[in-house]
Amino acid sequence: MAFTSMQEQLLYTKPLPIVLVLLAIPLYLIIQHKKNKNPYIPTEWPLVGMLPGMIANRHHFHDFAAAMLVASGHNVEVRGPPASSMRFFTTSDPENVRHIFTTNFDNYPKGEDFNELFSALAGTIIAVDSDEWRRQRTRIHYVLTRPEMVSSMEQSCRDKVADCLVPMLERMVNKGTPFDMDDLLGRIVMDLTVMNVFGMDPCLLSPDMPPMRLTGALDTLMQVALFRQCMPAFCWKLMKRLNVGHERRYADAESLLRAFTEERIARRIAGDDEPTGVDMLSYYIDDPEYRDDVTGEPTDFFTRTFVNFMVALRDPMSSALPWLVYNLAMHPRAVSALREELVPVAARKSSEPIVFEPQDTKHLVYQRAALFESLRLYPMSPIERKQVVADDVLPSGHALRAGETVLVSVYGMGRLEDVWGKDYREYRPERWITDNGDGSCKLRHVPSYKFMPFNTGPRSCLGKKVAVATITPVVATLFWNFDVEVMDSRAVEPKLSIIMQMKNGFMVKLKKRVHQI
Ligand code: HEM
Repeated sequence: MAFTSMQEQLLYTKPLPIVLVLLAIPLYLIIQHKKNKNPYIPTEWPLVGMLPGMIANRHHFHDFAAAMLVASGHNVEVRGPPASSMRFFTTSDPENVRHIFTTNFDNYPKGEDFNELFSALAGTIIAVDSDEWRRQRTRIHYVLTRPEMVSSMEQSCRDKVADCLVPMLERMVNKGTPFDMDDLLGRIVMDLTVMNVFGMDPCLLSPDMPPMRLTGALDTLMQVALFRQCMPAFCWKLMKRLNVGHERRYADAESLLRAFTEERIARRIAGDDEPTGVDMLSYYIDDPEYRDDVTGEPTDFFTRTFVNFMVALRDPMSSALPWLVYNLAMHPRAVSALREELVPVAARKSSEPIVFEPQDTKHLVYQRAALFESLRLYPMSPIERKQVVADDVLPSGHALRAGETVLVSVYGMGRLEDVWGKDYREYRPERWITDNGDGSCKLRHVPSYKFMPFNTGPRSCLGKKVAVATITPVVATLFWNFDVEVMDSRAVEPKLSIIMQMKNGFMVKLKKRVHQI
């Protein structure tokens, strides 16, 4: 190989300084690495910050973050490359959480970034703060608490379980081959979402197993939002402009969801659809606020609001339900206790197989304990994100500066030994149950700043009751009538996304139960 004169000059005339520099760099890096005595806290390297440690641990990111927080006393500052938006104060300290989400709520909005990260939902409740958020929240709270809306949602759930879920599960028993339970539950969740939001049944839970394009599109929104959060903003914005890579997938997903939503709205306005019951759309369809002042056409905000409703209902349920079924299937003693609680209800029913309804199960202590315990270990939103408006000092003594980003590891909070005990890794619904002293028992109260899967403070979930009323009858009907055997639990792991979904689903085999009572 021929050297240029410059290279020759460097190599032959100044070898010593070059060798020293070449030696100094790895030496510096080794010293930096050694200085970091705690193996759970990633080393901060020049130029790239803690990014290498983050990337190396991406496959078990939530466990890694939880361990890092424990190792650092529940609070740690994570710094990525200087040009990236990766500079976060991260916490799993319940007192800090209470301060951020409740006591000093106004100082910790979601921030302007949210409208960019979740651009398909820009301006809707998930992405906005202050008065606009309050206005939308009041409205949704009103809709979700109307008795006719509640009863319509419960009716949809009852019908879906009896007419679609049970026949489908029996079919799977007869086939005798393993199938992906995550996929099957994803279908019932999407059917119920579209029924509750638009009053129409997409029939995804049917024997021909139609493609789940809408659910795929919803998943893409959340996966790409995570990607956007980890990249320097100029990078993903350039990709968006060029319509390449993840950004192309995002644009396709957004178009699909918008086209579906626009069609549902247009059909309702034209009187072309026949809603299956009362639905969320019926509370908005005649509101002039959602129409263009001049043309009377539905506004873009109307579309985004209803894409957002699909996200708000579908995403958490598509996470909570499969993890609950998985946890129960892996813990036969919990299944026995769950069935035991159902015996008196089942005794009042004559159908075969027995179908449980929301009214039967939503108040039952063990059914709820099983769900909350699963949400503790697998919270739908494993990380919550807030922005700091004005300088502040947290109860832990850490000072935050205006403009900083705070991340809360909800996943880590569900694994705090101080709160949950030494056996915090175990799935044990009994930890949620306390004795009333008269032979009966009740659900233990854990304040929401310690148990955060439904969020805490003024922005907490508006659909908790609906979630319990929907999930408990599905799970009760499944486990009462069938034995569920997980085929390979080692393949079960969370996917890298903003929401805690399963990466590979979970394969099961079903057996029909007999002589239940
Ligand atoms: C097990 C199921 C569910 C879980 C674990 C859950 C969890 C959550 C969480 C963590 C948030 C806060 C999200 C954030 O701002 O970062 C939230 C907000 C919300 N949830 Fe749920 N959710 C569930 C089901 C539902 C259902 C079924 C509905 C509607 C019927 C619903 C409606 C909402 C709404 C409207 C908000 C926005 C609240 C606000 O920003 O003020 N959720 N939920």
